[in-house]
Amino acid sequence: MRALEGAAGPPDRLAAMVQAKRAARPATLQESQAGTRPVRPSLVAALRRARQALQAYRQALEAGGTGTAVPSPGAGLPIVAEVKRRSPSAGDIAPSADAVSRALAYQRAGAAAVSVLADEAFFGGSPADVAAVARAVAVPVLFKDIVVEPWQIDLARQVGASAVLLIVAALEEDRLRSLLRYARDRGLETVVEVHTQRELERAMALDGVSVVGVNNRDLATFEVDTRTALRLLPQVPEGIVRLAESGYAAPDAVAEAWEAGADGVLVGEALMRSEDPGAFFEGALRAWARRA
Ligand SMILES: O=C(O)c1ccccc1NCC(=O)[C@H](O)[C@H](O)COP(=O)(O)O
Repeated sequence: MRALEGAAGPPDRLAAMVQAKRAARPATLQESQAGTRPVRPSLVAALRRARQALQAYRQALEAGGTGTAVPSPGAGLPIVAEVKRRSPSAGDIAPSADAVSRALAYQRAGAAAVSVLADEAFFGGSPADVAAVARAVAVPVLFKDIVVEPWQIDLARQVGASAVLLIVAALEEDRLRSLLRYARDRGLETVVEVHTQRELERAMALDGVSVVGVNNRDLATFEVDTRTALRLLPQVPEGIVRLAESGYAAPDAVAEAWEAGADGVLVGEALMRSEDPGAFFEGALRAWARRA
């Protein structure tokens, strides 16, 4: 496992973050922030619906539509839009952004789901951000953190998230398996994130994986290459939701990932830097229409 090997060479950025997470004391929420969402909408179902609608839109175009008018596919776009104020790779992105107004703007623009950073130290987010967003939006919310301990999953549940991220590179085999089971037993969906062929094989050897995220960002070095998702996503078996993550700076690249079979594309920095997420989404849909 790359993050924990500590081999000689350039510093492994993820390993340092994993160590910090393991050392962190369990976070607790104020009473008023917990138990905020009676029904958790399913991330899996939302992405499947959005992907089917996108496909139906393509078929309508191929059956004679002109592609000049771009109607909404009607079930949200297969985009998971992320609230992220800063990141270890980019530094400050939108440090004073209000999480709820961003998430509402994403929902209005047609995102099928939103992802919210729960980590304060590296990303400027918080569990309270996730709770506030989950109270405000109707779409599924992904609790975005480097999850290494069960208490983080309890926290994700408390704040009303639908799903948590499990990064294969950050977790030894037994811990990955047990966290996956822990989340499932508590009614939370998981996004199992991989970056390499070997990590994909590790993910596929697990029981109960419903969403695989292919991260284009190498979390050890922070290098980004969107060809990673194009290469790995087609290897994810049918029946598992395929999410392409990171580095989608332009709408065309989102359409390219959809074309490669992505059921969803996770976009953070580009949307946080944009005044108008709707324009980005519409651009992705237009690019998709041009590929018909
Ligand atoms: O974004 C980082 O610098 C980062 C560093 C270390 C661990 C995780 C990191 N990012 C988490 C993500 O998965 C991205 O926030 C997400 O995929 C969106 O990426 P982007 O559209 O490139 O902001």
